[in-house]
Amino acid sequence: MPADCYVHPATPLPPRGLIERAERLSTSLISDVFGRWAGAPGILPITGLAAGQVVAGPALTVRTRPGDNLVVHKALDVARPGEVLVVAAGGTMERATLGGLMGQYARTKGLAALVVDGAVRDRSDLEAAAPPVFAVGVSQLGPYKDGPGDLRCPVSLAGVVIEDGDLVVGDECGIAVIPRHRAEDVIAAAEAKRVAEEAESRAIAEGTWDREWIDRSLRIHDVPAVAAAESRTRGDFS
Ligand SMILES: O=C([O-])CC(=O)C(=O)O
Ligand SMILES: [Mg+2]
Repeated sequence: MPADCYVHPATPLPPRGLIERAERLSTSLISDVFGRWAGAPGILPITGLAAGQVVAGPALTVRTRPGDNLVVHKALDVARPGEVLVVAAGGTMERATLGGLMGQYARTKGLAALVVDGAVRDRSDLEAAAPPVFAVGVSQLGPYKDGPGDLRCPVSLAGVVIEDGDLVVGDECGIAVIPRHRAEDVIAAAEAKRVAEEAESRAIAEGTWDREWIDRSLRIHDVPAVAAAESRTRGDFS
């Protein structure tokens, strides 16, 4: 008997200019201006990401039964160019959720990146022919193809809620997620932080980087040398 797959309505694609601005940022900058909270911890680049590359695109969300990828195949069929496939697979590492053939197909569909909160397989095939892949790890065990699962529904990856059409940004440090309606504001704030960090970098190079805020934030207690020696004898430090 066929399995259920609820397909929610697609959201309009964001303007290309917004994506290009996101691609000039980094996941660290985005999470910094988003309460240091925009990331999905533990989901890291596995294949296909060039050094320094940043990918971005609206999420095509998928919720699949862990260890099964029938609805992930369906998602590839309905994918629009520029989208980032985001698969909530329950964090399972027992079976890969996708592999080299699906990755190759994803590239022909123009997907910007593939994100899985679980495992992938066929590592060198993905490296050779797929968009950048972000996942928790690798497993050679293949997925079942029985369903069920849903498309373009809200999902949760590593505790982060992602809605279809939210902006997903991926780089060497993992992925950041910006709610669709806040994308413009968050990108503008991250751009401003990049300018501020560039100024800090120049100050480091010139030896003028402000360090005073550190002592303002700490109450320093100097430990006298004799007390330090006694506490070491007592074994307070190893
Ligand atoms: O069996 C699957 O669906 C996953 C896979 O290995 C591939 O895409 O090459
Ligand atoms: Mg395969």
